[in-house]
Amino acid sequence: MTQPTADPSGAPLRPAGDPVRPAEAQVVAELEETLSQAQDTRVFPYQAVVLTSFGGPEGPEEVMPFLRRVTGGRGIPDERLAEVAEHYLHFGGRSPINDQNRALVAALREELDRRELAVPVLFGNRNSEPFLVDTLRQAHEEGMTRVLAVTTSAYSCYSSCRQYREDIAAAIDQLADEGRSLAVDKVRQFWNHPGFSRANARLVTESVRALRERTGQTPHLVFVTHSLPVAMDDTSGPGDGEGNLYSRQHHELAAAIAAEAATTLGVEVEHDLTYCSRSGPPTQPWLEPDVNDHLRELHARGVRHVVLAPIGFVSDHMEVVFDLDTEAVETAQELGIDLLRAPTVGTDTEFVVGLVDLVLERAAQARGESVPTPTWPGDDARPAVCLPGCCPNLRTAKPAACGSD
Ligand SMILES: CC1=C(CCC(=O)O)c2cc3nc(cc4[nH]c(cc5[nH]c(cc1n2)c(C)c5CCC(=O)O)c(CCC(=O)O)c4C)C(CCC(=O)O)=C3C
Ligand SMILES: [Fe+2]
Repeated sequence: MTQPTADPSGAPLRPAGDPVRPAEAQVVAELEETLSQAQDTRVFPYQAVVLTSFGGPEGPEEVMPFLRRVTGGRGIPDERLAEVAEHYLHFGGRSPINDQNRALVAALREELDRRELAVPVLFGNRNSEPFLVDTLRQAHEEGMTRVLAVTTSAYSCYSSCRQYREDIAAAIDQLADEGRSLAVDKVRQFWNHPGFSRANARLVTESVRALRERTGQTPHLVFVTHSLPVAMDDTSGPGDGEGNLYSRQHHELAAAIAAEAATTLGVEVEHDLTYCSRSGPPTQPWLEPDVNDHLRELHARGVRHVVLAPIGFVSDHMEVVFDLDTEAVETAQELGIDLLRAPTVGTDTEFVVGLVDLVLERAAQARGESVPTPTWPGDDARPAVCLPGCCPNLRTAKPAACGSD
């Protein structure tokens, strides 16, 4: 907004020492303010993006308090807790999850900057510092009243969706008790947003290609996600009687990625969906097969080359580095299976670009605009405002944010 101070003839527009009159400066300032707001209308009505994640311990002394917080009142046997504590202590009591989320915050910042979107990116966890409630309190202190949560879980079920919404509601309610009023929306579950699903397809295809090039054999593709109590999978979805949305989403994405890898590489690729990280009492049925059992079964069928594709997870947190890279890798070694674990999306550019697209999509919806909701595979874009009763809490009904119930 610099003004010429002289015309080509050399005659001064203003007397020296009086470069901009105060009234003019005021107009310029207002124009600049309008311009910067014009940019931010793309994320209007949100004043911040809040990366909302599970959390994890960052030192041995944090392990048990973290585990108690996570399992509070949910009937996980002490034996299982002690076992999970061992997994964390095996890595010095530090989960990689917070570092990875901080890297994702930085990557989101970079992508927002690239698009000249000045909206701040905050970070809050459900089960460890920085706690979501503290992040939101700080946001409110800075004058914010409406923010958008981007969660680090992609699929539909109580653990990956409603439980996040319950914890967001609990944080909002606690702040309301402190006299602070703040609204939180969230982006839709993104299992089939192309930023997530296409990035996974590319990463898995590249892993199949790499193992083929190394061994001359086409590997068997074993997809893996977090197991759930069967009852939680049965009730996952909008409550229209269909259920099993969690496992159906995984089956659909696994099949689409396997087909894509086969087409790209011009070979037949066999695939299965398996589960890891089962907890809960042994009497309670959980989704199966367990990834380790399935590797044994594949070995018995003569399979010797496997790409393990962790499509259920967004980054290399404890489930990935322990349950897959430690346990499943050991199982494969014992069996003599050559196993390559495909990367998680992490801070992959296609994924990060997709998350920013989701932010803009949600903001446009909040403004009442009708916007495209890209999906791959299929066309079932999950609603960003969850439907009444979807993915229910089977223990205790609790208030949940970001839904119409
Ligand atoms: C679907 C799903 C995701 C993926 C979606 C998402 O990302 O949210 C996920 C992620 C995660 N789960 C995590 C940790 C834990 N999950 C537990 C327990 C449970 N998870 C469940 C489901 C899921 N979990 C369920 C049905 C239970 C049992 C019942 C209950 O207690 O609700 C327990 C208790 C001990 C145990 O039994 O394992 C722990 C410690 C961490 C942090 C990792 C780190 O520290 O790096 C992450 C990212
Ligand atoms: Fe979990």
